[in-house]
Amino acid sequence: MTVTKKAHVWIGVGKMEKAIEVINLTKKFGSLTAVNNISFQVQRGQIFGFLGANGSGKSTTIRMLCGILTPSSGEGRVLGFDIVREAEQIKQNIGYMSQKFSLYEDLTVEENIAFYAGIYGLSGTTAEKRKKEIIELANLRGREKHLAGNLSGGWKQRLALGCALLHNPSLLFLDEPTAGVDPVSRRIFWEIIKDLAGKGMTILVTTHYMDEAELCDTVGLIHFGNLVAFGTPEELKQKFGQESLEGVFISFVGKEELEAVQRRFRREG
Ligand SMILES: Nc1ncnc2c1ncn2[C@@H]1O[C@H](COP(=O)(O)OP(=O)(O)OP(=O)(O)O)[C@@H](O)[C@H]1O
Repeated sequence: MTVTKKAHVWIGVGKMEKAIEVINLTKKFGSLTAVNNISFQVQRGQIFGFLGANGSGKSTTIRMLCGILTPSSGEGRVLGFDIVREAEQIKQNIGYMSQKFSLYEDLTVEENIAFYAGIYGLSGTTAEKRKKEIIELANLRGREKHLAGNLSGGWKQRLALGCALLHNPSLLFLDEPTAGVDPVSRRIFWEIIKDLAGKGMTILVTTHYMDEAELCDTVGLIHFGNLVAFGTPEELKQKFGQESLEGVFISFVGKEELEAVQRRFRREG
């Protein structure tokens, strides 16, 4: 488990090995602690699977890492930039793809790409070159004139991924990118993800599919705001004595819930 609590010497983007580093990061909403004192690191070029039940604190953590939500306490660096003081630099260097895909259904594939190219400030030959590269990367050739709203789930998913990659980010956040997508499209999607990571892009992906978690280099399990497990899939299986990550996930989450019930009984008894 790589949990660091000491003070750190940060290195700038380009040279840095750690794409994400957070130390004792906490976010409170009133009396609710959504993220509780979590510390972890993700190395550059790695795929980090961020797992947890609904409401466990994944999105809150991601929003802090993207520089759009201020932590209550703790610190973090993304691509060498401070998540509070250098949020603008972070936003320029990351890509984000949400579960809802954020596409314009009444625009065509190429119009969606042109729209996002404009948002990222790309124009002229640069925009045109990136559009072609993205169409290739996302396997969208031949579908340029199709309305996004008429595409099937897998095509939409790859278009959304392509739009999130237009400005060539160093770090990509994927929030449940394969929810509701067929198995073949999921596989194609993961091949693209693996290829991007192989070229040095860091990927943080949330998923409820344990077969996808197995494909990650490192996995973190967040439960009621606490980072309760962190390591490679193999390390976690060994540590929790399970044959699969699904076993780790269920046994851990189940154990926590059981302990909470036991504590309540002890208090009431
Ligand atoms: N802006 C907010 N104000 C108050 N509470 C919030 C806010 N955002 C999130 N929460 C709460 O913080 C907790 C963690 O939520 P979060 O969205 O981070 O979980 P999650 O793991 O991403 O869940 P999901 O998988 O459903 O997206 C939840 O109890 C949620 O209700």
